[in-house]
Amino acid sequence: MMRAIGLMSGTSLDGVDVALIDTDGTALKVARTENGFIEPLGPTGYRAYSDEERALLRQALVDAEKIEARDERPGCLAEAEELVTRSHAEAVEAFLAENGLDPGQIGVIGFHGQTVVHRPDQRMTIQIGDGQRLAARLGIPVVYELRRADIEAGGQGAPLVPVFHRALAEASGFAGPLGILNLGGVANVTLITERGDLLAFDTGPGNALIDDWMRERTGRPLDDGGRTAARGRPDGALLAWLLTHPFFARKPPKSLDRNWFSHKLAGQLSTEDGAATLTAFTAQAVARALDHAPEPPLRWIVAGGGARNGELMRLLNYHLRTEITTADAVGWSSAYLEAQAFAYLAVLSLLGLPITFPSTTGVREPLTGGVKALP
Ligand SMILES: Nc1ncnc2c1ncn2[C@@H]1O[C@H](COP(=O)(O)OP(=O)(O)OP(=O)(O)O)[C@@H](O)[C@H]1O
Ligand SMILES: CC(=O)N[C@H]1[C@@H]2OC[C@@H](O2)[C@@H](O)[C@@H]1O[C@H](C)C(=O)O
Repeated sequence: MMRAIGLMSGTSLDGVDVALIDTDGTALKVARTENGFIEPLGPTGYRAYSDEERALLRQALVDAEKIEARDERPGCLAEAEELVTRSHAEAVEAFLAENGLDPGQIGVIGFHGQTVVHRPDQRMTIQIGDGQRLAARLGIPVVYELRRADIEAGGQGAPLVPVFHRALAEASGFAGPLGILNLGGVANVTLITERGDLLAFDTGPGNALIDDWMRERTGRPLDDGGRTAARGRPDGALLAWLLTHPFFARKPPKSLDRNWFSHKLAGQLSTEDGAATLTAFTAQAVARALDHAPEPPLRWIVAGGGARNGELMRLLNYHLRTEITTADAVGWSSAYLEAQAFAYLAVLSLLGLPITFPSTTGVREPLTGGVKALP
């Protein structure tokens, strides 16, 4: 068994998620509760970005549009990369102190970094953050650049979490057909068939459009509980038009960059109707995943911050036409699932085991990935 920490800073730009797990690289070490679900995998932590830090990261996404080669850092990107490395180091230092852990007790850190560019057609994906400096500051080996080998070999470079979803489903004793939905800034699904085969892809926007809309209209960072959307009425014509985007009909594998869809599409609508339209768009884009499902899932598990948006969950319940539960309700962690996944992926990487597959990223054969930095 190895003890690993995973670090995720997702497309919502809210902060750094930290999670600790124990794994041998195939099975997860789990304990069971009385009702048969698994106990939490390990402690978790969070380091929020301040408003200024978030503004710098937002600007980094804009400046990154100019990048033509992966090592370029135009505009504020060098400063943003420094922020990403430092904030992750602070997150781990606080986490170790809170949990009474020493760096020597941690075998590896899986470091996602912050995605600023994701262009599978150009075989380029960039997650800023300096893994070597992080390893040196913390005194712990770090595995980073986990998307790079896949995208350079012709895969989508995303999603990477399906192999962890499958390990969690196995640890929980859940049989397929099962759907696991992550509602982050972008939404992605993992479909597990009865035989245990995986199919995974991004479904479209997650919370990003709703967040951007709320920020522009109200100055608030999100639609808490989906209450604004619940007060509005979706614009049917706009919704129908949004769903004609060719991305939804495209066969998987497929992945998205955060900025491929824009909240500005809701244009002239009232705050409530715009939120309702973008929330309905997100839910119906997820439901289009059923068009590609080899077996329609009998059960859906929903993770990511969007699981806390009651209106989005209500619409998903309707459109997915079957039982949906939050990850928290089955003993998984809605908020820290991705951080846990990156801990797991780092261990797979150290062992040289595959992290991506033809059915998850479209890479030609199962492939390991990640770059290892020693302290
Ligand atoms: N109480 C809430 N009500 C509505 N939405 C919420 C609530 N709490 C969190 N969210 C949504 O969840 C988002 C954060 O989700 P999460 O942390 O899963 O995203 P991420 O990890 O950054 O994204 P990704 O999975 O795309 O990398 C917030 O930006 C917000 O939109
Ligand atoms: C390029 C990139 O950072 N993609 C993220 C993003 O956020 C959700 C979705 O789009 C997913 O494809 C991916 O993250 C998760 C962790 C993944 O790779 O599985």
